Amino acid sequence: MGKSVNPDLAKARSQATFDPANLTNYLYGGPEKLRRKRYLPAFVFKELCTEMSLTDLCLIFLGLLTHVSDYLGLTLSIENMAAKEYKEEGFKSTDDMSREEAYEESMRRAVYTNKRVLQLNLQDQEEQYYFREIFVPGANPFALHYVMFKDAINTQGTEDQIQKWLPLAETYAVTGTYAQTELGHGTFLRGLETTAEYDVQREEFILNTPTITSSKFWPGALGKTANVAILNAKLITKGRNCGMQSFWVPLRHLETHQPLPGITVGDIGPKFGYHTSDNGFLQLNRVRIPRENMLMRYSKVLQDGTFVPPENDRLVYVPMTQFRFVVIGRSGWTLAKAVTVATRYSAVRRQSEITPGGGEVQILDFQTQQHKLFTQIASAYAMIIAAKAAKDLYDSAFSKMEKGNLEDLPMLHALTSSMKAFNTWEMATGVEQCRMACGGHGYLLASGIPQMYTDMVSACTYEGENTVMCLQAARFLNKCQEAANKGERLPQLTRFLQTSRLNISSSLDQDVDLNDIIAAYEFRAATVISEANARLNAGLAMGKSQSEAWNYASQLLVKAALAFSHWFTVRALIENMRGAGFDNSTETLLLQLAKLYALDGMLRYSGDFRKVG
Ligand SMILES: CCCCCCCC/C=C\C/C=C/C(=O)SCCNC(=O)CCNC(=O)[C@H](O)C(C)(C)COP(=O)(O)OP(=O)(O)OC[C@H]1O[C@@H](n2cnc3c(N)ncnc32)[C@H](O)[C@@H]1OP(=O)(O)O
Ligand SMILES: Cc1cc2nc3c(=O)[nH]c(=O)nc-3n(C[C@H](O)[C@H](O)[C@H](O)COP(=O)(O)OP(=O)(O)OC[C@H]3O[C@@H](n4cnc5c(N)ncnc54)[C@H](O)[C@@H]3O)c2cc1C
Repeated sequence: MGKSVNPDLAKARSQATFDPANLTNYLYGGPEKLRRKRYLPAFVFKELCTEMSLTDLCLIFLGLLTHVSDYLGLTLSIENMAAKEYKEEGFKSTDDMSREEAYEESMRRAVYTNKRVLQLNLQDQEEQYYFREIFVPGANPFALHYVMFKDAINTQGTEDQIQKWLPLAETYAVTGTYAQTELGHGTFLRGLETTAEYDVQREEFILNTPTITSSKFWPGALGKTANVAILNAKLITKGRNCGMQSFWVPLRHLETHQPLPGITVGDIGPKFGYHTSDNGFLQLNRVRIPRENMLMRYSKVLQDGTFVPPENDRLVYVPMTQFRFVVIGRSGWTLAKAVTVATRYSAVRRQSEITPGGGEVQILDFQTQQHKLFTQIASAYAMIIAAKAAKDLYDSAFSKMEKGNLEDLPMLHALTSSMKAFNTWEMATGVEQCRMACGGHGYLLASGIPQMYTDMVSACTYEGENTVMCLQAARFLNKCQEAANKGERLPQLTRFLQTSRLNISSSLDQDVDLNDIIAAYEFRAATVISEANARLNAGLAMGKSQSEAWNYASQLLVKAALAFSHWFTVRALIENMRGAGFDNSTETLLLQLAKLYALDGMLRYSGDFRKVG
């Protein structure tokens, strides 16, 4: 029996001027991917929530075979076992649980999904993510294991190390974390104090956190879940500091889960959000690991202690760059979830009258409510589509890097740094706007929006604090501006610094031309980047050192990085909407949405746009 839909919501949906399926397919990468995304949770929920005879299961299994047999390697006996095991315990909301209970409930669900992903033989990363998100809606205790731990092995390990360690991670023979941040340092990696001193006699590294500030602090899963860490430490060999390197460090006994000798580890305590993630601390008291435990894809330590440096000492940072891409994409989807909740609520919530005596209206009829929500719908589309565009750039650059061509690494770092800052800040303000648009009910945990905010706003801090990330991107942009000042050739992504002109044909009383919108954002970015460069040079002209002049110009440098990201986002949105092959009614609507996004941005940053004319 179909669920009854609220008549106001049904009416609103019936007024759509486009076919939502076109958009859904586009957003999820096509009808087959969408079908898979929908089929998996539906299948598992059906299996879990109704008493099923073996006949039912066979019918579903046969049904699956016609749809998704290309990846489901179901074995009924295992399915039955998983169903029984989970059904008896069932789902419990963590909203009013203690932190301990909430962590245990999330762990129970995460272990269940880990098992099911293996049983269903789900290989596709996105499908794994969709599947997990259904069952572990909050912070997943295995998040670091799924993302940074495995990515670090894949990108920093030698082929032998990958062969040895990745299967352990894939089958959960070990559960991992990525331990880099210390109590005293998160941003300034050259300030990390944890040492890995090479003992040439025993061909081992001695790991040590010599001070309280060198204690690893914040890594997810460190508090209870992980039994191995990819740990970043200062390598010291032959008396020389060779900079930050990554090491495979066992933390807890694989059977008893007790900390190993020399290891002090625990949870850092309650946080603003992310309650079901056990972020922890770790102290190492001269813990020994074999030489083979250093991840040696790019840099090596030979048996005699000789350090072989990497071709580029930034390659050790690749796992962070990779994860920044994950954050860029997920920010858009988080805002999409929040604005979906708020928009549906606004269709069914009747409050106040527009015409006295005319009866209470759907709050979606208020122009102020439309402005709050439609701008966030547009922003969610913009961030999701810009993330896809950035990922295309990333994939092409990364495949070159894998062949040893590192020329795109600076551009990649700048793009991921600036877009991670831009998207997470936009997501944070957008989710909060959606919460407030729902009035008191938005403040209920049951609305789902508060947890989206408290969990995800941490993305403005982790994986590179946003201001710091903007300044990183500004290093690249400033270099490009200096090259432009000298008439030198620029990377493709920043050639607009040399070509951007303000020749807008639109006037305010006509429907604005989309090419003019892109040109306006391009010109604004070029102007802000040029102004930041001018302020830096003014600082130098005042006799400041390079670093003092950098600090003197840093507020404008942050603005330059954000203006660059805003331009990249608007351009990606308009170009992808025009080129996506939608039918006329859908394309018309999406271009209208793109204009709304761009014009709203011009209003929010009207100072920049007025200044550049
Ligand atoms: C939303 C998705 C949710 C999914 C589930 C999530 C669950 C998990 C939740 C949280 C996980 C969180 C994990 C973490 O937070 S891991 C720790 C992250 N920490 C950081 O990001 C540290 C940030 N700091 C730095 O990266 C560096 O210290 C620095 C870049 C700020 C400074 O580097 P440094 O070498 O000290 O100095 P410079 O600025 O002088 O840089 C030198 C040189 O190197 C270039 N460079 C720096 N970083 C990179 C890089 N990553 N890739 C490439 N190149 C890099 C830099 O550009 C300089 O080059 P130059 O300009 O040519 O001189
Ligand atoms: C929920 C969560 C999960 C995390 N998970 C992990 C994990 O799994 N593994 C891990 O290793 N780490 C993790 N972290 C740590 C995270 O990476 C750090 O918090 C982050 O890198 C910021 O560093 P910090 O905390 O030292 O902040 P700081 O760098 O001390 O930032 C404080 C202020 O100083 C400013 N500042 C710092 N440097 C500069 C500069 N050069 N120029 C201008 N301003 C500057 C910043 O802009 C900010 O306003 C996590 C953090 C959180 C919140």
